[in-house]
Amino acid sequence: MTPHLELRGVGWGPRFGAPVLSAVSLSLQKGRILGVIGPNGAGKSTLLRLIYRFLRPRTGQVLLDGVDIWAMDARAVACQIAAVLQEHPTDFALSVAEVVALGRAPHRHASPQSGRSEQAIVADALDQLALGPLAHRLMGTLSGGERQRVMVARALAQNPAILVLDEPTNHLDIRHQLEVIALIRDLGLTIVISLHDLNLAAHLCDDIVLLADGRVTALGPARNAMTPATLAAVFGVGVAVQHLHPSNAPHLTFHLTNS
Ligand SMILES: Nc1ncnc2c1ncn2[C@@H]1O[C@H](COP(=O)(O)OP(=O)(O)OP(=O)(O)O)[C@@H](O)[C@H]1O
Repeated sequence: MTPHLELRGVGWGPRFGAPVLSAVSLSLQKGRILGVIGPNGAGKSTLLRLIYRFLRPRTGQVLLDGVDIWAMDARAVACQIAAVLQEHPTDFALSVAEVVALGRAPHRHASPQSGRSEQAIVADALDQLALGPLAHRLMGTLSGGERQRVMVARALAQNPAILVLDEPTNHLDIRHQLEVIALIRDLGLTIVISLHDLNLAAHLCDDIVLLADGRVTALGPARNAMTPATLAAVFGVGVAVQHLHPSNAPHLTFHLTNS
């Protein structure tokens, strides 16, 4: 079966400088959630930028349903892949509803989806993130967490097959983190998500790619890729696994080993 998303020997680096990412190969089937983890500077955001077609690979290919995304029209890719980024240099003078409606831009010349109006799609996305009461507020007046939820709603309005999220819970308080994570899990989309919270990654993701210095160090189902040994080697800390009661769910704890 052709993977939904596939990276074949993908590498990227600035024109004059050392590679930031080298020889990344992985594949993801429809509906799976892939977590991208690794220390600061490991290459996580760069990997995501290659997947949502912001960066063009210097080596290798990114394939969507078997087709190189650089052989596809940018708009066609945007109809299928949406990204929620850490920084959003959004127009602060736009309202929440207007920003969410921007998610519809790639579809503007396409035939209407199953008869749903553009307004209904935007209203659904606002509802999913409980943003109805903020719909007419200007972006510049929102808190960081509220803005983050707007960016998730905009990505949902884009109606993508693949959702790429760069640290989406960064600005969110614990309730909104849990809500956004529950929403992401229930979407049924193919998801690529970078996370610093390793317990959250283990809990949410089906598959994990662990990066270090721009290379894949571990890849596979979360329980195989995220062992105390692989994490300790990459993050340079001691890692222990505790089992929570009464669920017996594994929970990772971390400590410095050089003090
Ligand atoms: N356009 C660029 N030119 C030069 N170096 C770059 C460029 N983009 C990224 N880098 C470098 O590549 C490395 C990986 O960056 P990247 O943002 O992908 O890491 P990350 O794993 O997402 O880090 P963090 O956890 O800190 O967000 C960093 O050392 C960064 O400085």
